[in-house]
This record gives sequence, structure tokens and C-alpha cells, in this order.
Amino acid sequence: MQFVSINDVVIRYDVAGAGDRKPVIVFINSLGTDARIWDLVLPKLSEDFTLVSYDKRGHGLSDLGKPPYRIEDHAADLAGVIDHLGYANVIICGLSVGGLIAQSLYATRPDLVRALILSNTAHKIGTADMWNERIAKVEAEGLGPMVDGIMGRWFTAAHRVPENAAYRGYCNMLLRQPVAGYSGTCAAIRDADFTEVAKNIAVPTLCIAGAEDGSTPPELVRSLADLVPGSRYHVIENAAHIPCVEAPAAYAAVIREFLAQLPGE
Ligand SMILES: O=C(O)CCC(=O)CC(=O)O
Repeated sequence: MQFVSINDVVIRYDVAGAGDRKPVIVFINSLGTDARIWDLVLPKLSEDFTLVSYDKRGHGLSDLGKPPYRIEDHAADLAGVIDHLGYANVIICGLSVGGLIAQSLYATRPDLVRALILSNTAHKIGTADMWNERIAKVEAEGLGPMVDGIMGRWFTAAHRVPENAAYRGYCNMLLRQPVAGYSGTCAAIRDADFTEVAKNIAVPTLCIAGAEDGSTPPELVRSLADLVPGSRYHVIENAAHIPCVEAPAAYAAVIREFLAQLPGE
């Protein structure tokens, strides 16, 4: 576990895997989670790639900064982590809001991006009314009353059983995120529209959907894939919004297959 201060915001990150000589993949977590959502996927890629994961601001052990945020704030943090590590031309894998951050990084620092994996995300997620309602609710009541609804979008019914300790652990993960980090990131999602950016992406791009995703359903992810020239689209079965947790083997396999076909650097 390592820390770096980017523009006075402390960001927690990890570097794992094969080391500098291999291609680098940077993973961006979703709303209400931290970098541990990648824990089951990283070991499946670690022999062949250098793997960077981090807690975006307002989540995990990273600083809160000054919410509400813009997606560009999150993307500047990500650029800061990559610059700090001395990498360029990396593969960016972002889940949900992480996919918005990935598109923003591509728009602002294309020099850092070799390929994009846009997972369970879109060019635009939800409506301003939906996000304003969610922000008002979480700021008034905290995350507790929202857990069941959120989990119903994140995980399939088969996963959401009390006997599943992992399911209960992910409820804990959500509940332990700072409310201001959660609501601040909701504001960033509300204000983000990457439609024009998506149409102009010129690096290899894979769009991943979860068959039962209640947050960014397959048809929404498909609409992103339709915008990105030459992109690939893949649906992971038996998974919802966070397939890296529910279907890590399938998730790692589709990433591997995509990266095997990348042109050489
Ligand atoms: O997961 C995200 O990063 C944002 C999408 C969302 O609304 C997640 C949820 O359903 O709570």
C-alpha cells in the first residue's frame, strides 16, 4: 500500500504484477467502492501485466479533497498517479464512474492512454434529477437506507444472500465510504457527458457490460460501444454492475483476450 499527494489530495495506490517491463493496466473503482473490488481479478493478470489500482478521492483511504467534484478532478488525480509512477501509454480500465474518469483522462491526457477498457459505464449515466435526488437523500440520511437498493443494482440475486460473507463485506465497503465522497462523486457523474469524447476515441477500446447490471444496463453500455469507433463490446453473464467481483475469471479472460490483440507499442 502506497500513498502520494496529488495537488494536495492524498491518493492511496498499489502497484502489483509483473513489473516495469510489462504493459501497465491502471484500474479505477466505481462509486461507493474502493480499489479492493479488483482483488479477485488482479492475480489472474499479474504474470503478464504491471497492475496499478487506487482509491479515487473521497473513497477508501484517499483524501476527501473538496467535494463536490468534477470528473476532471478525478481524472487529474489519475494523471497524477500515472505521472508519479513515471508511466505513459498505459491501458486504463475504469468501472462505471471509473469509465467516465477514463474517458476524461483520454480527453485531457491522451499521451497517457494506449487503450481503454470501459466497464459497466457509458458516455452519460443517469439524469440530473436522478442524481440530485440521490445526493439529497444520502446527505440527509447517510448511505444506510440506500444499501439494499444499491446492492440490488450491483449484484445478482444469487450473490445477494445473507449466507454469502462476500456480499455482506461489500455492504460494509459501501457503508464505510465517506458520505461527502459519495455525494461529491454523484455530482461529478451528474455533470458528465462524454458523448463527443466517445465519438472521437482513437485508441483500441473494449466496452464490458454485466448481463444483469441495474446501474448501467447492457443496452446503455452498448450505446457507448456504438459511439466509439471500432470498439468491442462484451457482455459478462451471471454478473451485474460489478462483474470483477462476481465473475472475476470471465472478467480477466475478456481483458486478456482484448489485450492480446493490441498492436505493439
Ligand atoms: O457505480 C457507479 O460508479 C455509478 C453508477 C451507479 O449509479 C451505481 C449505483 O447503482 O449505485
